[in-house]
Amino acid sequence: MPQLKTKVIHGAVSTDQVTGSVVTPIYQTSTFLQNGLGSPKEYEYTRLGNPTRHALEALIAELEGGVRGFAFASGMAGIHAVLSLFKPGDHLILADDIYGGTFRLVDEILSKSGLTYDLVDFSDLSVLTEKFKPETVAVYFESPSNPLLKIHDIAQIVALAKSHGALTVVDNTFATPYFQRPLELGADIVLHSGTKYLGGHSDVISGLVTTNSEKLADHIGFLQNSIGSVLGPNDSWLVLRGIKTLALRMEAHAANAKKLALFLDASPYVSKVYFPGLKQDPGHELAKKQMDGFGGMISFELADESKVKPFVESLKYILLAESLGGVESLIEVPSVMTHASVPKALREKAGIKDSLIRLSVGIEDATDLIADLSAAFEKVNA
Ligand SMILES: Cc1ncc(COP(=O)(O)O)c(C=O)c1O
Ligand SMILES: N[C@@H](CCSC[C@H](N)C(=O)O)C(=O)O
Repeated sequence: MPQLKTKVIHGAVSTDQVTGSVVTPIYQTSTFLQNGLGSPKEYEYTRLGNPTRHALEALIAELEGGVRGFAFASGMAGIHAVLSLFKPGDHLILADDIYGGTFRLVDEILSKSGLTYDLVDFSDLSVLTEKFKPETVAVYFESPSNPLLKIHDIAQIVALAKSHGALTVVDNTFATPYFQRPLELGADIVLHSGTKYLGGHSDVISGLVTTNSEKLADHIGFLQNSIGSVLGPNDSWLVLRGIKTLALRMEAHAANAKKLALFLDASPYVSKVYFPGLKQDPGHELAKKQMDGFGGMISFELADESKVKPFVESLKYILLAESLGGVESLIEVPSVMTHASVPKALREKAGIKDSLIRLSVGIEDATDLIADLSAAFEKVNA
């Protein structure tokens, strides 16, 4: 069985079956010539299937240990397709600090079609246990979570969900299959914003989904084609290219993040650091158990909330922008940016304070990143 470092390069269909091209070609076509009436070739119409997209879909399935993969026009499109598995009256249990856009999709759109939900802190499994109802069809969470980097016990949550006949859906965007494979821990569906570490270069929006159940795969495939929010061939190619360097990039992100987290932890201007790689982090031991690395994301709170705006506006290399997982370091303020779609009261209940800053650590030289943070702290506290 090849290692993940090999799979990202040679996994699934890495060479073109027709020409032998060592790089999967971009099949930029909407449709395919048929052999005769009622007799299509392997591919028929690009919404249904496209060889470039298929190479990416097969690759994500192989990396995560799924039976089939699906590529969508965005992470949200993938999440929408997965949650379309459920019907009016079904009940979901969502972790209380999921990405703001996921919360918005459930709260403002899917709830209109009769899906109900509870938001729960998944770190307390006794609270989670109480939320199951006969109508509960799935539990949904991220680990590490966005933006609090909470680590949830995937195997235990799966066991709980299974005992109530519910599916477990894990958003593995922050860890990537390089650091964590939830299907191996029993999860039913894994999804990604491929926009982030998988694409890796902040140049493409995409979503990826995989499952270890043939039955769920058939259903998700039906929904992918019927809803139609598929990833185009060009964007599929960009994500395929990004994944080839996933192993190298994740190692570099994680090594830099550890250095920056230690720097922030020692800073008098920072009151709290959220990073599972720190020994005192509540998720540290669990992360060591279920992950192969701590990832490249850090969140932290400033001691003086009034300094948040000038601080994030004073950085030179670390760019003020929404998103994460690209080679360049990005910083953002969840309450104003990525999680603004979550009502303030719910945000605060989940622990997402206005003073919280989220940092996606890039693969630049760590000394330059630390110097950048240091200079901004000195400037705003002068
Ligand atoms: C954890 C997580 N899941 C899903 C999404 C949605 O992905 P996309 O922006 O690709 O639609 C995001 C960010 O947008 C995210 O941070
Ligand atoms: N304003 C956007 C938010 C994009 S957030 C992108 C990404 N998930 C992240 O966490 O950085 C919106 O409201 O959709």
